[in-house]
Amino acid sequence: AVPHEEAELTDGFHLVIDALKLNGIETIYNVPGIPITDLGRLAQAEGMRVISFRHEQNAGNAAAIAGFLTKKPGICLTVSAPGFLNGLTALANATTNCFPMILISGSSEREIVDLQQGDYEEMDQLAIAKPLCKAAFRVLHAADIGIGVARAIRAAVSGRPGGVYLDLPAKLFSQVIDADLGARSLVKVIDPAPAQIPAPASVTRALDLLKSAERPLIILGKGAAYAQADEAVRALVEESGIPYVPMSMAKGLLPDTHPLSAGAARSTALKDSDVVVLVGARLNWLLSHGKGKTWGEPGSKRFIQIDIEPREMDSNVEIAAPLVGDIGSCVEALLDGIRKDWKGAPQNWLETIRSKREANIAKMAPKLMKNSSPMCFHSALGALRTVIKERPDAILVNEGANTLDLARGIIDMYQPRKRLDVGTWGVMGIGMGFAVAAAVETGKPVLAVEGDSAFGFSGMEVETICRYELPVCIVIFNNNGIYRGTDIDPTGRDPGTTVFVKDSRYDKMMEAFGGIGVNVTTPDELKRAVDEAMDSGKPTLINAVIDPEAGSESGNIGSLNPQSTLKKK
Ligand SMILES: Cc1ncc(Cc2csc(CCOP(=O)(O)OP(=O)(O)O)c2C)c(N)n1
Ligand SMILES: [Mg+2]
Repeated sequence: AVPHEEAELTDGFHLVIDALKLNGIETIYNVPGIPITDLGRLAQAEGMRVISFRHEQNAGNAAAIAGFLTKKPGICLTVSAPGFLNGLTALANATTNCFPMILISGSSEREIVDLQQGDYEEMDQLAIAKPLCKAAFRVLHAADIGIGVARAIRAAVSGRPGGVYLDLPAKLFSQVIDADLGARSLVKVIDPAPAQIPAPASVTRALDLLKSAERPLIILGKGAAYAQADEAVRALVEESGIPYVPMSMAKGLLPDTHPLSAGAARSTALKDSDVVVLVGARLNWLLSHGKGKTWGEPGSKRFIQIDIEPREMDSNVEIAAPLVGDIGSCVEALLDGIRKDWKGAPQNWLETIRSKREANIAKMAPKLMKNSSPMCFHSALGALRTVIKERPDAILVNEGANTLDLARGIIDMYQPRKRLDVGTWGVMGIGMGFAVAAAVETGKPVLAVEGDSAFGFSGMEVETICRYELPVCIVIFNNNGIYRGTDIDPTGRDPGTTVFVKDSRYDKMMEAFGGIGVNVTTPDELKRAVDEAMDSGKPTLINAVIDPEAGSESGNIGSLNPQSTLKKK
């Protein structure tokens, strides 16, 4: 054996990098700082893409959506305590939305933290992370890094995907061990997200229920988009002839213009259907918890639910046919049954959906054609609807209230996983992090359609977008405020609580970092500016002036706001 002093050595820094690379992870989204600055530098030197942000929340959101897009855990790397805390909102949001990501944070030494001796950025991060994520691990010894990274990867992507926390104390990085021992300690995770095949009896029960339906409906959730079982999902809809409603991030699994799409007839579809197949869609608030007037007569609905998490069943209402397994396997099993024995599409039900859909589209059409100035949401979105129709492989990032709710119904999507938005929590602030990761992971042009308030949560990342010269076109719907720009302070002392600086010019921000800034006041100008940005691939911010009177408080969900019943004094 080679004498010890000449033996090849490795250390914690290199073992973390080797473990990530061994598992096909090529990108790290981070904010540098003690104790992980050199980890980022060394990872970059070893060929990993290391994207440095201005705030850890945005790096975390980037990692989360990278996980959604690639089915590999996105990696967010932060410093200890405050940096870790800044990453937690993204970690919790990833877990809520079932996006696979790993938040890796440097931390203080256990002996000091556990005696609370006041270390630099001291915090018991593992304990704090645990309730907010799917799994959390800490590694103390360099020889355990391989297993630690493997466990984090498997936890992030197996079963229902989610956020995982990996705690790496500062001293771990500089620990030195024999290189050969280190190499042998690394684990390449075998089959990290194993198929989970539904039980044949469950499939039969679901098929029997579906065959009994007169007005069946399929609801596609973002789980169906994440699964990347696109052909099977399309075949299930087209070969059964059952109409479908896509949830927001499932839009584009089939083109929104598809003859079986019931998106534009959502209310009728939910109210009048009799058997509903949920595919990776949870019966949470976004689907009115499966009850109430949205779903018509109480008890008139029977649900078939496809989900990889058995405990999701009966979360809100009884599930008549639980189909537990991964979405690809479950959809394939249903499809198999349909191909063997299916009565064909429910024609009269389809006619009901089709006529409702056409009527709703016709009602909306004139609003989209207005060439008004200042623009309203509809006229501005009419221009962007055409952009995406002409550029179906562009990725649309979307957040805001009116800017979100109206865009969801007006901008048709044509391909899977092209619409990235606020998801289950309706969280503001995902915009720029999602835009960066969408551009980095796919290389496709990104159109970020932002409310002016929503943009503000992550707006400083325009510098990051310019620094990496990413093909991101940001359109800010500037109505001078949160929801609207008309709020007032009844005392007359301050501006209203939800308004911003009047006639603000976000486009000027972009010029500070070498990007392109454009101010537009009509849909034609907006379309031209976006086309130019998409053709150039240059970081562009378009300040789209929207009538401050336009829109409504909290967009489509104003009813969730509690109202005071007391008379004002
Ligand atoms: C982290 C977080 N903090 C606050 C909020 C509450 C909210 C929901 S929507 C929104 C912004 C609406 O204004 P915007 O200008 O973006 O859109 P528009 O209606 O077109 O004017 C806020 C602040 C949420 N959801 N998440
Ligand atoms: Mg606004």
